[in-house]
Parts: sequence; structure tokens; C-alpha cells
Amino acid sequence: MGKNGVKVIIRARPTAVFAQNQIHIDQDDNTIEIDVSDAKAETGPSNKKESWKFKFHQVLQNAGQDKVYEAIARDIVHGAIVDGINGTIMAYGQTGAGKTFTMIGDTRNYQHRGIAPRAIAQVYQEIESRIEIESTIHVSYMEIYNDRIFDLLAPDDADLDMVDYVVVEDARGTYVRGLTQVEASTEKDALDQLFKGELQRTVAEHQLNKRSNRSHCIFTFHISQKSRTGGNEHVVHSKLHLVDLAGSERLKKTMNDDDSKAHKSTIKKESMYINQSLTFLEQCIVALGAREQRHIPYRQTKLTNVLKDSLGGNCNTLMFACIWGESKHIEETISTLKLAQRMMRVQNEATSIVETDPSILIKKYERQIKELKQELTMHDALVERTGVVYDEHTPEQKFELMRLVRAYTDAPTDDDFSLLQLSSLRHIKELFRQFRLLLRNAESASPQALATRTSTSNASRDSGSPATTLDDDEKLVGDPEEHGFVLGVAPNGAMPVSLEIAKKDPGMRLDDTGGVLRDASPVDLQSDEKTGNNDAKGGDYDEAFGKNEAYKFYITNGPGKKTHVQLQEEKETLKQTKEKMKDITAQLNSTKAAIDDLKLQVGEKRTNRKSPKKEGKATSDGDEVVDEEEFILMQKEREAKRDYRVLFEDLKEARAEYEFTQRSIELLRMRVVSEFEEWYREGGSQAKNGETDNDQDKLDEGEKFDQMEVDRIRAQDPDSLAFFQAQKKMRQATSTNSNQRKTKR
Ligand SMILES: Nc1ncnc2c1ncn2[C@@H]1O[C@H](COP(=O)(O)OP(=O)(O)OP(=O)(O)O)[C@@H](O)[C@H]1O
Repeated sequence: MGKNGVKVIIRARPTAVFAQNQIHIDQDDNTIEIDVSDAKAETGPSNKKESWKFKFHQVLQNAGQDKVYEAIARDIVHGAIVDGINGTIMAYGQTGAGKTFTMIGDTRNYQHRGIAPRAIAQVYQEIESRIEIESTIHVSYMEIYNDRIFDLLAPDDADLDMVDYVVVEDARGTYVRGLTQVEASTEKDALDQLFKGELQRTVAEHQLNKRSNRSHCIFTFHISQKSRTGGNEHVVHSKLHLVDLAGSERLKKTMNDDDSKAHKSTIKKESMYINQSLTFLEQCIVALGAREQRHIPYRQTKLTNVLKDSLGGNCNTLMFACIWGESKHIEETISTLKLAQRMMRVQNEATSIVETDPSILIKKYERQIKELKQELTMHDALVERTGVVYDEHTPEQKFELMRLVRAYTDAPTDDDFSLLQLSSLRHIKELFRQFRLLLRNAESASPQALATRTSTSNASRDSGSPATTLDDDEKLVGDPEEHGFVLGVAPNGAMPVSLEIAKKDPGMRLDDTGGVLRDASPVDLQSDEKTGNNDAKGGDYDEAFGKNEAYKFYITNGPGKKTHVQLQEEKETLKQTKEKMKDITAQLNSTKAAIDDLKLQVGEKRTNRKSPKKEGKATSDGDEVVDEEEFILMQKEREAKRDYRVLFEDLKEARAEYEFTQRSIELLRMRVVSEFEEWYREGGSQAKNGETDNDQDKLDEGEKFDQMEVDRIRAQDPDSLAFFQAQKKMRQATSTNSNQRKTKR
């Protein structure tokens, strides 16, 4: 942000009859001196002022279009794109003085193109060079004629006379509601719109200049820019106005004596509006330039209202004051120069208008959260904290917390807090939540059920084995563990939604909110067993026991052996990975300690080197140099940091492997259970009792035997081989039928 004076450039159009006696232009000093004393002498003595000296930012005479553009216009366009600051370039002056030539130029001659086509080219060059920024450009083109706004880019079928455009204001500044803004993605698009608008301009013929226009025209770029990479959440809005004002001459100069009455009336009306708007433009300029604060009459005319944020306020403003250096126009020239001088006193506050793009802001916060989580994970790794949860707890994690809460409430002593090691705020909240759920469940359960539950829980703990339960449907649930297959029967409603939860406690399940519930009245097999009351379900217990035995067989010698071996291997891998993580964490810690130590040593060395008491080691040009010892320390520090990074990556990899293995174990467990269930249902358990030779392992053995037999037969009598094989096939089929009959029985 900063105060930015309005820049003023005087442009004198070429003429064959330049008033050399009256106008003295010094282009090096950027001054113009006017002296009308000769002319006054002809009309007699007067006490009116006869000479003036003006100084401007630039005074150009017979200057080419390129020089005019390069003078200051290029900087204003650059500011609108690169700094996001509104820019206004306007041309003021009497009719025929060269305003349109300056702003638009000769549309048929490329060399003589004016500020608008040059600005269009620069805008697209600038945005193309800023590949990291996404820019959107819209253009509008309006004409203010007799204090009415006309849309020069309105669709061809629009009824322009019906629309009364109004100027409104919001946080982004002033704009004309309903005015067509065409998106222009390329230089060609923008040029097309400029030329389309030029065709629409209202042209009135009058004596000074046949092509003269009697209106103000404003071509505007509406620019929005934001970061493509999402590195910044800001959207910068800026505008660039190119304003071709109507001629500032007085009425009498615009009319011919032989003009018709109607024509005179039209010109009179036009001149009145032009003069009014230019007078208010001048008043606004004077008020803006005044030392004391004054009311600025922006709202008095459409022109000043539209240019509100382009005359004063957030804007870089450049005014071209075009003069016609002929003696007969000297009064208009003086009047133009006076206004231009006042314009130079206006100080603008140039700032960019920045809005926040919420989508980018969210992305930024997400990135920050991710980085902070990574930092926390790194910190946890360094202090050997594992299992800290910073994200939402998964159902399994919630279940684990519930188990801890239950273990804590069932603990024999009140202060066994070791069970509830608090690792994060989220962890604490979840613990409280589980406590609340436990309390609510307890409150809603009957005292009898509570008592049963307590005894159940105690019995399980005392027996040191997981609880097994039965329900009316006698549906079996269980868990394959290394020690065998533990069976239980849970009521349908209590069937766990999560295998992880089911495996740890079949009596528990998740509620809708992810809280863990225990069925209010489970019948516990262990407690029945303990009290000797297993008459009622004794058969089931026997069956369960039988199934347990079958499972043991299934995973040791049965068809589940291979999967079970895989499961054990995965568990071993998990153990090793855990060890590896521990090992890497230890290495990370020692590397971190080494880095800290080296940093300290380097710091000390540096302090000693800079200490005035020590002998300074400096090169001839004053640069300090490090000694060999410090250099070696710095090198070691760099290497330690590199090691640290490698180790950290290793740790990440090991953790990923650990998690992957956990998932793999889970899958294998599920597979063992479901395959066992199927095998058991199909009567596989009978096979293990030796009632059939159809067992997979036995078949394997049998196959070995068969092979030996085939080899023997082939050696003795090759022709009998086919017979032998057919016989074997029949034997196998007979055996299968016999098995099926036994299963059905
Ligand atoms: N610097 C210049 N060099 C060459 N020709 C010029 C220059 N300035 C103006 N002219 C010529 O003078 C004529 C009038 O100029 P121009 O239309 O730009 O005046 P104007 O100030 O815009 O007038 P109006 O107020 O009527 O729009 C045009 O034919 C234009 O080509």
C-alpha cells in the first residue's frame, strides 16, 4: 500500500501552424510555458494573467505512439496484472486534440495503434509469462452519452434504448450492473471486442472534427488472478480502465451558424452533458487534491460515478492531456493544462483488492494438518510412543478402548491407571465417551443382569480363557488362536459387526455411533461350568469341545494346515517388523542425538570464531573462513542429517509393512475360520478320526504310495498299469460313497 500521485502526460498533436510565440515546450524539463501577452496587447491593457508555466511528468510533442505507450502506460498495465492494482489511463482535451488517436490509435495502421491495442498485447504477454498464476480476463466497453450508459458489447439483438444501466458499488469497487463482460482468453478475443465496440460508438458530426465523438468511452479489463498450485488462497481482483473522454471545448466552438435548429438543439444538449460531466470530473479532482477533506461529488454524473475508484482511492492513474498547439485554440489549451495541473495534486492510495478463495483455504489447512500430523508421528517415533491416534478412532480402536475401560472398572484396585495410558486428546475424549456408554448401559440394565454380567466378566477373567456363550439359535461364533479354537454361541442380536471385536469378546457389539455395547443378559458357559450347572446345555458343550478338537486337528494335520502355517509365518513377519521398527527408532534417536551434539559443537565453533578476543580468520576481502575442524563437524552434521532422513523413510516403510501384515493376518484368520466351518459342516471332522481314508493329508500319503506302486508295476508288467489305475479309481469312489452315508447318519 502506498500513496501514488496521479501521473500526467501532456501530448501536443502535430500541426503545421504551431503557436511558437505563445507556447514553449521543453521536453527535457517536461515543462510548458504559455505567454499570451502579444495577443492581449492587440486587445488593449488587461489585469488578467498573461503567462503560465506548467510542469508535468512528461511533455511529448510529435512523439510516436510507441513512445507514448512506453512513457508510463506500460507500468500501469504491469501494475494491474502483476501487483493487482487498479489502473486507469484516460485522455482529456479539446475535440480533435488527439484523445482517440492516443487511446485507440489508427485502427487501420498497426504502427499507429494506440494505447488500447498495445495494452491488450501486454496484458496477455504478462499473464502468459506467469504460468503459476491462473488469470481470468473479462472485457467490457461502455459509452456515456448524455449521462446515459450504453453497452458497446451488448448482443446484437439487445434493445439498448430500453436498458438503464446503474452504477453500483461493493467490496471490489464500482461497476455497472448488467453491463456485458465478455471473457477474453486471448489477445485476439480482446481485440475483437475492442473493434466491435469501436463500430458501435456514437458519432456526431460537427464542425471541428467529422469523426469526433460526443461521448465518453471506457474500455475495461476485469482481471482475476489466483495461484494455480493452491499455495495461496487469495484471489486478486483488479481493473484496468482505458478512458477516452469527450471533447472539453466550449459550446460556441461546436456549432456552426448554418446548422439547423434541431441539430443545434442536439449539439447543445450533448455539450451541456459533456460540460457537466467534465465539470464534475474537475470538481472531484480538485476535491481529491485538496489538503483538507472535502465531499467528493462522484455521484453527480455517470462518468464520475463509474470512475470513482479510478480517480482517487485504490488506483494507479495516468492522464494524457491532449493539446492542440495552434494559436486559435490557446484558451482551450490553457484550460486543459490547468486541469492537468490540478490532477497532479491528487494522491491515490494504491492497494490490491484481495479476496479469499475458500476452496484453496481449505486445501491449505488440510495440508497444514497433514504436515502437523507427520510431525507428531515423527515426534512419537523419536520418543518411542506407538499407537497414538490423531485421526478419528476406528471401530476396532474404539473397541480396544472399551476393553481398557472395562478392564479398568473391573480392576481390583482403584488406582490401576496403567491400563488407561493417555496418549492424545482424542484418546482422552474417546475414553470418556466409552465411560459414558458403559454407565448408560449399566443404568439401563436390570440389577439382576448387572450381577450376571459382573459374575460373567469375573468368571472369564478367573478362568483365564475367553468367554463362550450360547443363545437360543445356537449359532456359533469363535476365534482361531494359536492355542486352539474357542467356541461360543451368541444371540443373533449380539453378533458382532466387526470381526476384530467378535474375536476378542463375542458378547460385545458396536452401537450405531461406534460405541461398544455388551449384550445385557448373556448366558455364560464358563460360569455354568464353574457352578457345575452344565446340564441344560451339556450336549452343546460336548459338541463345542469336539469342535475345538476338530479345529486343532484341522490346523495341524488337516486341510487348514497350509493356511495356518501361512498365518504363523505372517505373525512371525509381524513380530520381526515390530523388532525392526524398534531398532530403527533406536537408531533414529541416536542419530538425532548425534545431530544435536554436532549442531552444538558447530555453534560453539562459530561463536568462538566471531568472538573479538579470538584471532579472526578472514580472507583478504573480509569473508570469514571455517577451519578444518569446523568443516569436518559441518560435514558430519550434514551426513547425520542425511542418515536421519534415510532412517525416517525406513521407519515409514517398516510401519507400512507392519500395517500391511496386520491386515494380511486378519484376512488369513478369517479364511481359516470360514474354511474350517465349511470343512466341519461337510463332515471333515469325522475324517480325522480315521473313519475314512479320504483325508487330504492321507491322500497325500496315499498318493506317494500309489506312485511307488505304479513304479513297481511299470517295472514288472507295464501292460497291467491301466487295469491297476481303474481299480484304484473304483476303490476311491466306493470310499467316498461310504463317507457320505456316514455323514448323513
Ligand atoms: N499525435 C498525432 N499524430 C498524428 N495524428 C494525430 C495525432 N493526434 C491526432 N491526430 C489526428 O487528428 C485527428 C483528430 O484526432 P482525434 O480523433 O484523436 O481527436 P479527439 O481528441 O479524439 O477528438 P474527439 O474529442 O472529437 O474525439 C485524427 O484524424 C487523428 O488521426
